[in-house]
Amino acid sequence: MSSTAPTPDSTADRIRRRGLMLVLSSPSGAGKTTISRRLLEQNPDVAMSVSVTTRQKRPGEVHGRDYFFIDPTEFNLMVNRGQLLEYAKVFDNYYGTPREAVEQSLRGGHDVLFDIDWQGTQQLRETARTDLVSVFILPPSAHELERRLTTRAQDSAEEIARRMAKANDEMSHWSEYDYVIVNHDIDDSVVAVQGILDTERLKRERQVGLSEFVRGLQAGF
Ligand SMILES: Nc1ncnc2c1ncn2[C@@H]1O[C@H](COP(=O)(O)OP(=O)(O)OP(=O)(O)O)[C@@H](O)[C@H]1O
Ligand SMILES: Nc1nc2c(ncn2[C@@H]2O[C@H](COP(=O)(O)O)[C@@H](O)[C@H]2O)c(=O)[nH]1
Repeated sequence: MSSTAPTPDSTADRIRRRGLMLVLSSPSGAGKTTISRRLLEQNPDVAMSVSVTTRQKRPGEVHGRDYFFIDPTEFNLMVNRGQLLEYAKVFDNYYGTPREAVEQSLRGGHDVLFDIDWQGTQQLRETARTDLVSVFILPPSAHELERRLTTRAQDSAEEIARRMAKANDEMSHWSEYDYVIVNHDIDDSVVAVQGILDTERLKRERQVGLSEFVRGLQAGF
């Protein structure tokens, strides 16, 4: 075989596919960010939706990588201009998904990963149901959730107490999601989410190039 011949999984051979929106939600501290980072490492073709937020930057967070940190005036402007695909108030701060980056990735056939709460997921479900794949991450126990929030060491004791108090409220939305994972072991959870992504990519309605491919295939018989 010559070195320029397309291999079975080369871009030229791949069936054209519509990008999907993979949403991870959980109570704060259950592991969404950790799972997301691992998924992005394993799937360089997946785009992470970087939200805008009015909350203060945590130590180690980077503007443009973890969030776009903006002030409430700027946030309101984005809402009024229709620049957010969804937005919500979470723990007294505002968070939202910039529309343009997501739409551009989907148009390019890329999947987009979201780390957003149940309110945002409900809004995406209303506007983009067929593109949406939603996963709820549960902690193994309340004690373990508190331990994870504490060992993350990025929030004050008061903030951790506030997040623990809101955990039940967030978790009450678990049954609205397509998939639910209990995050005992991080490796197992990443394998589970990867499995969901791989399976959802194969859904017939997402493989928009299938008819064309099958026509070509049949022509060869
Ligand atoms: N399966 C796991 N076992 C042990 N520790 C874990 C596991 N998953 C995540 N962690 C740890 O728990 C802490 C919280 O995880 P992470 O920041 O990913 O949560 P999160 O759901 O994104 O929280 P938030 O909603 O506040 O952003 C981190 O220190 C992370 O390393
Ligand atoms: N509806 C949205 N929720 C979002 C968005 N970005 C993040 N979040 C959620 O907020 C909480 C708190 O996040 P933290 O970084 O302050 O710990 C968490 O549940 C996130 O999933 C968004 O754009 N929209």
